[in-house]
Amino acid sequence: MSSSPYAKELLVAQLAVQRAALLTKRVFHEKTKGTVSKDDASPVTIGDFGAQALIISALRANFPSDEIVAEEESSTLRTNPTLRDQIWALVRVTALSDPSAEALLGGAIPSADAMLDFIAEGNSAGGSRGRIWAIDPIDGTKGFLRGGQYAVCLALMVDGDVKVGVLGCPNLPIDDAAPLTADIGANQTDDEGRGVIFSAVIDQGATSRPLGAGALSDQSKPISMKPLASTEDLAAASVCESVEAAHSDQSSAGQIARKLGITRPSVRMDSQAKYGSIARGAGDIYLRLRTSKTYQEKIWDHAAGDLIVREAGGQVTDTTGSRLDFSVGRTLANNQGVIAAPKAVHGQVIRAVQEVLGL
Ligand SMILES: Nc1ncnc2c1ncn2[C@@H]1O[C@H](COP(=O)(O)O)[C@@H](OP(=O)(O)O)[C@H]1O
Ligand SMILES: [Mg+2]
Repeated sequence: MSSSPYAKELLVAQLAVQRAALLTKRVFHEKTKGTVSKDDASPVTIGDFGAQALIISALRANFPSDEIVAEEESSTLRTNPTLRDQIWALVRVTALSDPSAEALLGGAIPSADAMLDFIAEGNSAGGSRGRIWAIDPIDGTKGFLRGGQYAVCLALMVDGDVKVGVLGCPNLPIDDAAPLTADIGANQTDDEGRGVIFSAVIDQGATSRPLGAGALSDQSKPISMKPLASTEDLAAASVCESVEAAHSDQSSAGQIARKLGITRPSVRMDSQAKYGSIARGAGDIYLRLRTSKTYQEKIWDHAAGDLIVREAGGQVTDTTGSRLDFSVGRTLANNQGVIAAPKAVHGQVIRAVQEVLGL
């Protein structure tokens, strides 16, 4: 194993994401996805719970004293044995095909109860001290249910700074040069040509590799954002936005794009697949403009993507131009919205954002 800083964390994170994605892909191809509604009325599926259990068991096997902030909680499962058993049926049969990689992740979870205990361990309050992992087992659950894009997301923060970020995007093209689209094709039933892992380690750049590659083979390739520099470059840019109108103000985003001279319609894509897409230069700018003064973005929805874009030559801030602050708990309580763009034009984008939003 390489002795670069965070080499072990990166390897474990990539393998954990790869294994969890095997589970989510099985659920993705099923008609019924064991969907239940959470307290905030957002959907969660057996795929979300199963992927979270597998990732936490891998982290516990390797970094037992690290804290974990994960999106899902286990309480509903403790009173719903049918749902628990559906998840367990998936978790117990999901393993990496490479036995040494599977062993590195600690192997199989021993029982359904142990699985619930792992899910429950993602309850850290987060904060500015020590090593904290952030997990979104299925980011873009609505996209996952719609047959669109989604991502399995894992990041390590140390003293509030993201040091390692990994995004597994089962429905994005493997090819970094493929055209930007959120569409995965009608009636697509196999994974031919799709499935990519984006990774970054602080000060070591960003990479992509096929999600289905042999677990320990190294097919990682460096990725970088498109080097937009001029106003003309900016006018030809592709903007990524959420699919969900409730998650990001589409009308203001349209005004911002027009101010920058951008004529192409935005590509609407669920999940942190947007961060991966701009980091590999398929798209250029990610705009997320808040729709409510009370909603606080969650750290697991941004930590991995923030580092991957910055390591690929981008800048990520909120609409005031401040860097995202992962040190204040489970949410980005100090930030409003997200603006990601190549470094050289990020300032110009922020000026347009502020003019439109009247900041
Ligand atoms: N009102 C809101 N504003 C912004 N983001 C929201 C939101 N309500 C939910 N979200 C978050 O948006 C994420 C999806 O991102 P996107 O809109 O880019 O696809 C959801 O993640 P989950 O799907 O993991 O729940 C959820 O955390
Ligand atoms: Mg999410």
